[in-house]
Amino acid sequence: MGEILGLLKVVVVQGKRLVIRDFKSSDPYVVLKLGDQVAKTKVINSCLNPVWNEELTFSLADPVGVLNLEVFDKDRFKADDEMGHANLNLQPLVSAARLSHVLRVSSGEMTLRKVVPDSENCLVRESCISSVNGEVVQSVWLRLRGVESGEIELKQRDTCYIASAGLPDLVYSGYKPHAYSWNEFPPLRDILDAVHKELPGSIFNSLLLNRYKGGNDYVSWHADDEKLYGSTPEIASVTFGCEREFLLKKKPHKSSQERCDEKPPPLKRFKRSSSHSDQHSFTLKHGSLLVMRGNTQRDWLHSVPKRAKAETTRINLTFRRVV
Ligand SMILES: O=C(O)CCC(=O)C(=O)O
Ligand SMILES: [Fe+2]
Repeated sequence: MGEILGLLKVVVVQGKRLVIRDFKSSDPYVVLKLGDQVAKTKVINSCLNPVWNEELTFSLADPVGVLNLEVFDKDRFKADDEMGHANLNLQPLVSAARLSHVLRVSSGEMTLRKVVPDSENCLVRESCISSVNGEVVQSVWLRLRGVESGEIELKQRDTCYIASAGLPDLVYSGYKPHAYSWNEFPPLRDILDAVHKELPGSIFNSLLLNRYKGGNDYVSWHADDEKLYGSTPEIASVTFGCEREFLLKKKPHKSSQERCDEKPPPLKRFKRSSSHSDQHSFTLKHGSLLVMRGNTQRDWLHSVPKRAKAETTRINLTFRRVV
């Protein structure tokens, strides 16, 4: 693989008019392949217009190549049946992202490029590549080949990183987001001031914003233990909108410094809604502030799991200090 350009986050949104492969319907799932990276959605039973809304992540290397998509019907007792395939050339998206970087587009919405359907590609209709507040996004409908009917919609998900001037680049799961300035987002600067007031002595100089459009958007188990946050990172996490469950679990291998009788990490202002000895669950409500500090990132992992009941958008701001 060549130089890693970043992460490609593809949301497999939905399918329409998929073909029948069982008696009256199909149990479709999507497989995406980029080079030797493969990712799959879950199976949706008995549905020809399925909604997956599942995000699949790939690393993007130079040359970027083509994203291959295949739809299958899940069968229990025989091999899965093919329900069509399509591909998407990623080059327009990557060159539009480079263009937006050069133009320093950072706020508002701007169409960078249009890709039109032709005999080579699988586009159902024209697809716009836009910069939406600095994130380059593309939404496409792909016509499935090798079958009589069927279309699949793909999209990208947004994240946003804001940092004070002069800080080193953040590399987040191998991806280097563009750093906006606080001046571009006065309301976020106000929230930062409010957090500083709440936590005297703490100094945050960067912010990662995550938007969860619904219960299918999630953050898997991880620790924010990147070197740039120092040995005992302090993270203040503010939630707006839909409440979601936040889980903490002990890292599998205990660090030598850790004592056996160690208590769960100090989390300010939170009531635990459930706990086993090595896993704890907290409900993060609208307006809540959760603080992780001390050895939390060294010894614990955290996640925001999928939740079918979480129907509305949640915005999470994590203020951090790059040392
Ligand atoms: O959304 C949340 O509550 C947590 C997000 C998170 O863990 C992260 O951005 O590192
Ligand atoms: Fe995190």
